[in-house]
Amino acid sequence: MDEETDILKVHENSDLDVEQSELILENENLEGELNEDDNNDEELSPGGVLDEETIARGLSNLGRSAHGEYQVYLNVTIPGFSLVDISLLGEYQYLQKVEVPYNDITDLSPLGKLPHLLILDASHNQIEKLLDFTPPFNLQEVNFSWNKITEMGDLSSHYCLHKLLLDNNEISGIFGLEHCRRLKYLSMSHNHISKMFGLDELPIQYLNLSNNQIRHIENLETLKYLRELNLSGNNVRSLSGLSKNTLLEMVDLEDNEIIDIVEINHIKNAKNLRELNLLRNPIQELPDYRLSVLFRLNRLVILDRHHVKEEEKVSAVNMFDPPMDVVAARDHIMHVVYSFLQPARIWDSTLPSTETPYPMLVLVGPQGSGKKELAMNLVDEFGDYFGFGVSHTTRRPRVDEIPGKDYYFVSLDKFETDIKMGQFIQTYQHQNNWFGLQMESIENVARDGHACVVHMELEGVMTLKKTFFEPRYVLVTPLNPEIHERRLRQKGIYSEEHIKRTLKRVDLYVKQNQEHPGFFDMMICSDDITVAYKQIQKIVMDYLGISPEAQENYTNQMSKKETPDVSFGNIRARTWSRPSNSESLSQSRGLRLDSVGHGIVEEESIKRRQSAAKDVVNNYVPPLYDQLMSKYPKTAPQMANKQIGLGHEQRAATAPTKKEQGGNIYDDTGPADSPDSSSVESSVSRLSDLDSAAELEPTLLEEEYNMNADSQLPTETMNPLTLMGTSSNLQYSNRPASKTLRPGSDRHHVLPPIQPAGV
Ligand SMILES: Nc1ncnc2c1ncn2[C@@H]1O[C@H](COP(=O)(O)OP(=O)(O)OP(=O)(O)O)[C@@H](O)[C@H]1O
Repeated sequence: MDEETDILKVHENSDLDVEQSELILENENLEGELNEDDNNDEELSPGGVLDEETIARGLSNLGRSAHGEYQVYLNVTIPGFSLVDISLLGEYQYLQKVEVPYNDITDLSPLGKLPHLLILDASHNQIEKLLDFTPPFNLQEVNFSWNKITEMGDLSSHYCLHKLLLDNNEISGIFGLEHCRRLKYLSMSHNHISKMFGLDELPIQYLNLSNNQIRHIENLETLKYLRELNLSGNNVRSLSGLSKNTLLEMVDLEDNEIIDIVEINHIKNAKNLRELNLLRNPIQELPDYRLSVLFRLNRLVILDRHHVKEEEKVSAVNMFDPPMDVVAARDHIMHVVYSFLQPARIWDSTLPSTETPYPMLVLVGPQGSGKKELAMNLVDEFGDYFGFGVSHTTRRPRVDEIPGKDYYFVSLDKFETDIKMGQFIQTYQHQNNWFGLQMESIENVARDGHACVVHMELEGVMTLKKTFFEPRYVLVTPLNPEIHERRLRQKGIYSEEHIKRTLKRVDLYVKQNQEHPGFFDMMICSDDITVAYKQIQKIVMDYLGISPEAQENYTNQMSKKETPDVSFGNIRARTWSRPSNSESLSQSRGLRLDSVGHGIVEEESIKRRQSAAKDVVNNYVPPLYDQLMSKYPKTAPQMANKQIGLGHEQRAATAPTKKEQGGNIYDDTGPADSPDSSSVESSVSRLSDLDSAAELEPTLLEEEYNMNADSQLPTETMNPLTLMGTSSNLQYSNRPASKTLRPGSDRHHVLPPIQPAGV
């Protein structure tokens, strides 16, 4: 057939306009004829030899020839005609896209005559050799899926190839692609490939080798642009071969042999990874599998074909690396709930009422900051005002330590028992030892009418801030690392590792102080303990009104009064957070005080509390806007900007474990229950408020997320609410929190930040 008789009707450019209408007309006639033949398929291409009529039926996409000279059909689609011989196609030299799937073609050599061919679909045929025809000038996309190809051969002449599909063939190795420097898409699923090679340095972005016999992911390091990888249906056990493919966005490893969660770490560097499929791998059997994966790959959007919810990501972080405030929230709620299991009693330390919080001074800082020494000195010097709140610990007593004075040294068992007896207000695990402050320790001091001084680490403060206590927090930390290090070394009891970790923790304190202004009421640099003590001494004396200036002012005031204030000392100590002698303090501190000795800020605070109390009594729920905008009456708010809601799982993660402690029993002497107060039952006074527990209850109800419950560890596995005899649907869970909160109670929602990858 020559060009003039070609049904493509190749026209001279000059005659194009005139003849275009003719061409359309002719085509319409042709279409009409073809439609008539619709029911006579059997007559087309008899014997599998492609004929003109069949071609005519398959032509489409009228357009310019490659050189722009002719108006021609660019595509032909001839599927399912049982074609064997397609020689005739060679005469349609302007074709750019040839689709001949579902035939019986074995020989594609006629296509060598189509120099402009760009796209070829020869899937579902009987082809045994890949691209063994004279390479068209610019062939870009080839689909040879579902053929009988056993070997790939040399494809170096197809250097423009950018998409190659060879699925469902009989290929056992990847060969001949070295020079295909534009290959971006390679799919060779359902073949017999057992080794990954032959892909070095190729710009492949999509690689599908699913359903082969691959055991190791290898030789992919040089695929720098790899974004999607499908290796499902293989025998892969490790992801180590993917650690360098940092641009990966999707990895499908369904139905493989991946068993160990640490394998996930190999793809942690792929910051763009959005989708991962590990269905039908043994790893699915791991407890908390999904959260474990999400913890490691916190940018995933789809895991195992299911969209990842934000709550899951939060739960994952809370489970495996809970932020400090989450740990504190759990610690708090555990102690609250356990305390509710005990008979109610009136605490001396709560007697002054919410208007007059029990005076407490907390010295906060890292180990070796000297806070304990400062606390002890304060108690020695101001014994009329302060008592030392002795914490419990499971660590061994040191030679110079006196049980009951420095700490109550108890065994791990005793510590755990005390937790369950609801005796602690906070606990904290510090470098394998447990520390905790019991209510009774505070009571021992309160009973003598003294203010309580305690020292603790930041984590302890986090919990303490959730209780109803409103201490003053003084950050005591050395700022010179050399001095700090020297001090730690001088103790001669810490390992190198311990010293390093402790020094690093200073940053935590400094950061907390910088990022949460007001978290600490004051900061004291303790590079020089003597100077630090002088500072704290002055602060205390000013507060107590016993500094020389205050004394002088006080004497002046008293000389004008008829009756002196006889209870001067203790009253002030008890109102540590609210100085009682208005005049002396107003003068010493230059503040304007009201008639009962409250400063402006304190007066405002009291007003807010009173108003909140009235609201509660009246069952008034403030509008949402008011709730959001209202300020809680605090001097040192706790991370208010971050807290929104706790994650799902409730795990008594802060509770000590026998494993961690070795279970040694030391001196079990704890503070004896106070005979005068323990017997008094009352519903008035409580360790902390139930409402903060109620707010966190969703956490408690979703126990299924609990970390692989290690049954030997009672405080790890028990749900305090179950012990209370409440069903999972707590009676108070439906109460609106705003109605039940009493003024002064803490409302701390906790939503930890979602960690960037690399956690
Ligand atoms: N109840 C508590 N809650 C939180 N932290 C506490 C508590 N009691 C003590 N700590 C802190 O635990 C840390 C370890 O206590 P330990 O007595 O072993 O410290 P130390 O080596 O004597 O150091 P330092 O001289 O700073 O007290 C200290 O920083 C201490 O203040």
